[in-house]
Amino acid sequence: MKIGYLGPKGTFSEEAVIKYTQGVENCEVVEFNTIPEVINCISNSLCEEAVIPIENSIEGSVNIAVDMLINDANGIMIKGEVIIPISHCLISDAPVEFKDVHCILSHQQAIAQCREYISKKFPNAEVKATDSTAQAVLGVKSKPGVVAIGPERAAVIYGMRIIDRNIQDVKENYTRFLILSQKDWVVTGKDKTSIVFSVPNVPGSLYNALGVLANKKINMTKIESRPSRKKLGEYVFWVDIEGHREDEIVKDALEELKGRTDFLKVLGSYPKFK
Ligand SMILES: O=C(O)C(=O)Cc1ccccc1
Repeated sequence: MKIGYLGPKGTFSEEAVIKYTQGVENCEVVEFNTIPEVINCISNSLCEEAVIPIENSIEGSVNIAVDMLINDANGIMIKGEVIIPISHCLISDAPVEFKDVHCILSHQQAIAQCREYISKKFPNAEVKATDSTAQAVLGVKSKPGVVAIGPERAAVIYGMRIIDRNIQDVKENYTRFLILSQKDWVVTGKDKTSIVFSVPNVPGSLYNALGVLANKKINMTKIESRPSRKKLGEYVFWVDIEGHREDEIVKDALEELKGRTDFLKVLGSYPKFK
């Protein structure tokens, strides 16, 4: 089985893939350069599964991933989730003093998770976004004064130096990754279901929709709104609930929700990460 992820080797996404595939045989991992390419590897059948970062405890959602799953990813379902701790290092090719650092490279999520550190230690450095943290680590090769923010593992793989460790603004830092496929997962009894929907622009419509869950005592573990991209001030809601879409109570709730929403898409049911 082929599993797509955001490469090159050494990204946090690769760490998530390693955690996900522990004990699973016959997996071949396939690197892609950007998150959209990783998501598209399912629709164009390059891979059977894909692992993408979806939300971080400091920075919140990875908007590109959320928006593609809401708007573009027809035929893609969520079949699992993995959560990993994230510790960022400051990485360079050769020894460097902080005062000589003039450019910082990293993935936009990593930059955001280290925003206070960057502005305190390097108020004048240029900050450049790369497609992944490992790409940033590759980018410091033979570049005096250029540093990357990324995983220790990437520094080790590419033979770079670690200048500082654990530099994220909140030390306890976690990212949740989703496992995508053409099908979601079977009932396990400890499941979650992700849905997205929009409601009519009338008083109480969101309250009405969420009331279905409240009435059936279905616990909600996440709610997020994203722009509908059709009109300013119009939103689509992403809601995670406990239970599997094939559980009787969830099935009934989804049926009822159809009547109280303009648009409803079930992204998949999958076992909760332990
Ligand atoms: O670039 C990476 O290493 C990724 O996998 C994306 C990312 C970046 C920062 C925190 C978590 C995931």
